[in-house]
Amino acid sequence: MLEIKPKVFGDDRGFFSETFNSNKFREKGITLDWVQDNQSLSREKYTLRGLHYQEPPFAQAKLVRVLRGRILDVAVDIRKDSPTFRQWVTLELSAEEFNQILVPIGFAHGFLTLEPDTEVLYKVSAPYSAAHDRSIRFDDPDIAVQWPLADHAPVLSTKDAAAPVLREIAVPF
Ligand SMILES: Cc1cn([C@H]2C[C@H](O)[C@@H](COP(=O)(O)OP(=O)(O)O[C@H]3O[C@@H](C)C(=O)[C@@H](O)[C@H]3O)O2)c(=O)[nH]c1=O
Repeated sequence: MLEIKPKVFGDDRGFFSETFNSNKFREKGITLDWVQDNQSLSREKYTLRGLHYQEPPFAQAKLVRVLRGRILDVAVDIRKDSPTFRQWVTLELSAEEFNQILVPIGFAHGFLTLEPDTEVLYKVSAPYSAAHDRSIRFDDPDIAVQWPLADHAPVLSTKDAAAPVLREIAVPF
């Protein structure tokens, strides 16, 4: 997991920012081939998308940012031989901060919207494949992500509401 904060040049007109520059990634030794851009709008605060990953050969790294609103972004290590297997990290991303998160292959990804009308834009390093697309329950007790839901029930897709827990899955990483 890596946080990226591009420079933002403000002036009387507004701002300018290079939101993606492949050379900067190459300089850091990150050679990912971004093949698809995805954008989603979540109307309600407490919309929760996740925890998602795609199985190889369509496993995806993701470079995620927020165009409008604010999210708590979560990456869970699901590489079974990793010393940090099942551990997770969170990062708040917002349109205001211009910050981005790089979620590597081998991690399940999800986010909770912290404001209504939140739009998220992200690059992925492999194309979408419905046949390889997987969900893990957001409230899997073995992972125990501390979602800041207070007492709210999250808005979930039908697929995410029916997702299995990690223990029931033969993870492919
Ligand atoms: C992800 C995706 C979905 N779709 C379609 C399938 C479905 O009909 C509709 C909505 O898909 P979903 O319900 O899976 O959308 P969503 O729940 O927003 O899924 C996304 O969640 C975040 C957390 C991620 O990490 C992403 O990789 C992706 O899994 O869009 C595509 O055509 N291409 C895509 O790349």
